[in-house]
Amino acid sequence: MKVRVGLVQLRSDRDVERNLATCRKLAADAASDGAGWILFPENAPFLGADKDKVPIAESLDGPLVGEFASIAKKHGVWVSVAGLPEKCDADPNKTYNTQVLIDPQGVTQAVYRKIHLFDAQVDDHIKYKESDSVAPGDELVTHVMDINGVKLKVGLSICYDLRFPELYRRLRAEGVDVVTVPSAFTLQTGRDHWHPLLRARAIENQVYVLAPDQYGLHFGTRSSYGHTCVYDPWGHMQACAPDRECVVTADVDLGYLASVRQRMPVESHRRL
Ligand SMILES: O=C(O)CNC(=O)[C@H](CS)NC(=O)CCC(=O)C(=O)O
Repeated sequence: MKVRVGLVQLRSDRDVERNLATCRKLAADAASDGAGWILFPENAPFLGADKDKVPIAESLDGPLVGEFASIAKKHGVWVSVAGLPEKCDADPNKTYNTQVLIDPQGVTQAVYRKIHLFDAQVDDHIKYKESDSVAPGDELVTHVMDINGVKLKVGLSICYDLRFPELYRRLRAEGVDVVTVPSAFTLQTGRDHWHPLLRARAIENQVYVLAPDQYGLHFGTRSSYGHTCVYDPWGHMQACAPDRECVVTADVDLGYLASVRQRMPVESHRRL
């Protein structure tokens, strides 16, 4: 009852063709390492100023999702990718920050729109205001994946969502085994917050946490923290990427997950 996952770490920029070429190359590496599910970080196909995403926004049957669907089909794997600039019909000046989960036939099986938007001043000079150009989603999304015969229930989240434990509580209450946190976590916040937040979500909910991240300097002043990693349901860090574009693999072990929950059934001990 094990599933191998491959998490891709990228240093994406505004050059969509270059980013996609790197995605294709690292997906091939992940597939040859035996991954049945390849997870790309937030903003894999395009990382620029949020407002620059508005003109390239697409609907979910557009060419960008098509590129990731062809990666899924080529290797016969599940693929997830986030930060896709999805057209927002209600407001032409905004996009959704969307994660799609694509099956090995290239069919989109789940769509999650980032709920919590990153409006924050991360140091004296650098300020983000995602809500200027992104519309928030409002739906919790889970999906039962069948990965080579193993059924895995996943809950989707993106980046800044990680700071809102109530989201993961609700996903856990819906019975998820695994949560995804594809990110472009800033260097300034990441060095103090990334690991403790991921690890806490894993421990308190007894789930696998899969967190593919961007790393390094993208342009101007924007740097991402990297440390793409996997935490198991005990809170042990199973894998963590060095500072380069690469793939890390890990095994999601449903037998181990069940034993952690059986020995300490925190979900059934909740009183509030
Ligand atoms: O900018 C884009 O193109 C897409 N959006 C992102 O990369 C988002 C919003 S700027 N980044 C985060 O949520 C970082 C959160 C973070 O770093 C923290 O919570 O500390």
